[in-house]
Amino acid sequence: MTLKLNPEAKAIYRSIREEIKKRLVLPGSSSFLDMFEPTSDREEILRRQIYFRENPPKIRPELQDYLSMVRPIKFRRDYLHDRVLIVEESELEKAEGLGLCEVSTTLEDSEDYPLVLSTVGYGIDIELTPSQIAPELYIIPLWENRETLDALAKIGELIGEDSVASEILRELKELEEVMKRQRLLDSLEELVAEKERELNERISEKLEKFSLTLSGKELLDFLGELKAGNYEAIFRHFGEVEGEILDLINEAENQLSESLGITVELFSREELYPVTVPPERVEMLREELERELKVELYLKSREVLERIMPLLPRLKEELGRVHELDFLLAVRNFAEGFSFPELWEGGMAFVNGRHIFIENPQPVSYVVGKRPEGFDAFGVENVGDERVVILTGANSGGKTSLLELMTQIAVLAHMGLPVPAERAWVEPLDELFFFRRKRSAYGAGAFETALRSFVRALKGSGRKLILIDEFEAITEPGAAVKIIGELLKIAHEKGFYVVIVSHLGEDLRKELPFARVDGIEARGLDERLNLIVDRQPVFGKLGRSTPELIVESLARKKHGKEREIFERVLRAFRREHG
Ligand SMILES: Nc1ncnc2c1ncn2[C@@H]1O[C@H](COP(=O)(O)OP(=O)(O)OP(=O)(O)O)[C@@H](O)[C@H]1O
Repeated sequence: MTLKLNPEAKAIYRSIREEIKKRLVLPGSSSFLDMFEPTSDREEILRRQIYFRENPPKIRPELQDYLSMVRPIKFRRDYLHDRVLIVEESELEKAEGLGLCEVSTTLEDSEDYPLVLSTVGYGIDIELTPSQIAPELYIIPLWENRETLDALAKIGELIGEDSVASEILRELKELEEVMKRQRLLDSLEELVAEKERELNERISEKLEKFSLTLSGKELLDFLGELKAGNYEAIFRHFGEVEGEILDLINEAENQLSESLGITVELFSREELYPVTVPPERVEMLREELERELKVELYLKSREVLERIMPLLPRLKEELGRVHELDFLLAVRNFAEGFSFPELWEGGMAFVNGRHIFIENPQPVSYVVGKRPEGFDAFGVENVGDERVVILTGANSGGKTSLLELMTQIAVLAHMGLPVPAERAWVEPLDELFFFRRKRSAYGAGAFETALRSFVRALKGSGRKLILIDEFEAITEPGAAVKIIGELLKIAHEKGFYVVIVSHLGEDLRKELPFARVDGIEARGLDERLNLIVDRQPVFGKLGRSTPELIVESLARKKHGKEREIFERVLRAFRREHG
């Protein structure tokens, strides 16, 4: 039983959804909004009210920062080209069906693969499950989304519900070592080039020192040895330097070996200065390292996954729950200061309602239908239980805005959400109509269209609230009184609730004794001589339109001859009021 909305009421519903939506921080969360479409079902509204009463207050605003860090974690089935799975003939079909990697019944060609898995005792022993064949498909997405897991853990802390994410993160720590080496592998060329540069620098320093020492007394000794033909001593001398250089090379290689976790022999020993690394050796090193890391990552992933696997269903739940939290937080932000309407029978009323899209609005109280006990506003003594109300008054007084506010409150109430008012009473409706004034539309076409939709709203039965903004603007005043008068009688007979904005209050009042006529009036002029409007309609009182105040404003703004004329007109008003 969804509440029926006409197109303009629907537009307001949409703008409310947009307001909530723009407060969401995660893309997937807006689907929650679909669960709260306006409904006519009293019980359903009450259930939603309970949900919105209980949940949003639990949610702390700090959550937002963590919510925005959450990304979906997607586990994708993928075909891995780095492994071959060797199985028995009987398992072949099942294994191939998994579609995770190459499957074979023989060892043939298996040396082409860094990873050889098997159910029949070759290579690494496994069972025929995705988590054993390709544990990386689970582990890598988790590893890459550690930030999301971190955020989930923090969110868990904030809402007082332990998150499995902390446990998963703890387990993932086991992978740190192999991942670190993986990163080194990715930057192997730079790493080697850097070592090479560093090494050559140190060797050149050494050679420089050597040449310096040689330039002193040693040089004379050296020449002496040369003269005496004592070559052995000379070679010893050079040999010492050579040994020192080799030490430096070994040292550099050991450092690389240590950080890569693999024995490294890179630098050529033929040419000692500058030392160079043959590119094919880097390639070989890369291949070897790749193979080793593949195996290691596989084994570690499998081991860690065994412990993480049982936690994944809860992780999924928590990721879904994050969207609900996001939604609840958005609702909480949106509905700050709102209150839950009472569901009752007799129309709609609210105290100090605040238009959602007007900044700093003047709060307005209003009622159509039965006046609830507790409805407290200036002039209530003039309010009966009128179901048909004619709203009159000053230009730009806020009449349209009041109809919009009523639509907003009605829509929110039927969504089960709190409404922007201090107190509110809303009867669950079957249909809500809002007809805007058609400003630019003149002529028979516009009149016909407007008349048709008004009549469509009046046909049938049920609980209806019909809000109409200035219908007469598109036809002559005389005809308008007849048409509106008759249509409002029908509405009254059918028990519909109607608020209609009209400048024909005086005439309509005579036609429709059952209707209430309210007025929005100007209070006076401000210091800049602009009209001050009191947005609060006065109940049961026709709103004077504002020509007098406009004349006064002009009389005070103008000078000279013009001013004299305005003052004279103003005096005419004053005489009339006498
Ligand atoms: N409660 C309010 N508090 C503050 N500003 C308001 C309020 N209601 C309306 N306004 C502002 O007053 C201006 C006129 O409002 P609105 O268009 O609703 O008046 P109106 O009576 O329908 O005018 P018109 O006679 O031209 O149809 C708008 O700019 C609106 O934002």
